[in-house]
Amino acid sequence: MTGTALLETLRGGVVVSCQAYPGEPMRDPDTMARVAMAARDGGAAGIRAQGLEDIARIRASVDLPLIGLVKKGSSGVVITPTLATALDVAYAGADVVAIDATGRPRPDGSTPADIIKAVHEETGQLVMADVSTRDEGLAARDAGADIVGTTLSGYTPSSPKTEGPDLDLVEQLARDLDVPVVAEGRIHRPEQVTEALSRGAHSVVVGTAITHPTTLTGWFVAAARPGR
Ligand SMILES: CC(=O)N[C@H](C=O)[C@@H](O)[C@H](O)[C@H](O)COP(=O)(O)O
Repeated sequence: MTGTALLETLRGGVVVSCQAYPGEPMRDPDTMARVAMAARDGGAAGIRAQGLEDIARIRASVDLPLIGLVKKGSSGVVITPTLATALDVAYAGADVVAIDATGRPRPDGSTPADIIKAVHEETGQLVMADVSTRDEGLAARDAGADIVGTTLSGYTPSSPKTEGPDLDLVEQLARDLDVPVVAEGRIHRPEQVTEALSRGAHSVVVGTAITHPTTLTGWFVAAARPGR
């Protein structure tokens, strides 16, 4: 599929992020592949996945556009932090490589522009720039990003954490950029999907609210035992 065709497939759709965190019971590539298959059966337009093995298993099981990343560490640049990891994500089977494009220093000294160029030239795959502010989104676009996502809003020192998704950022980016803007982060209810699309999002990524049963259970338990 060409990059243009892939973006058309995602347009107006829900991408389901299938991720489990270190030490969790569902942290297993086969389990994540099954979660991705279930999301596909529910009508997902695409899948977002973390980890080279998860990406490879999902690639073999689900014929949908696949956004891949690797997470390293727990502070600073965590999402696909180096040029080498970005290429690994593409070679593992991702159609789109998601990278942190916040402009913070990376462990290998690379910049988002370096990574975007290398992914394009060496693999022909697309790059999704995960940003936290409008300025980062503009810089990512200038660096050649194919997609800009609001993924990191609320998770960097320069972006306060809004209670729900940062739909103001979605709207600003959609207005100011000429590349697809993906709404991602804290989208927990279907009406937030509708609102993100109406404010200009090209597509919407939903993770926790579909694929993280520990968090979901916690929401219901908290409702059953308020104040505890
Ligand atoms: C900030 C960060 O590291 N976000 C990660 C990006 O891949 C994932 O942990 C999120 O689950 C994903 O962005 C989807 O968001 P939500 O789970 O809120 O629907």
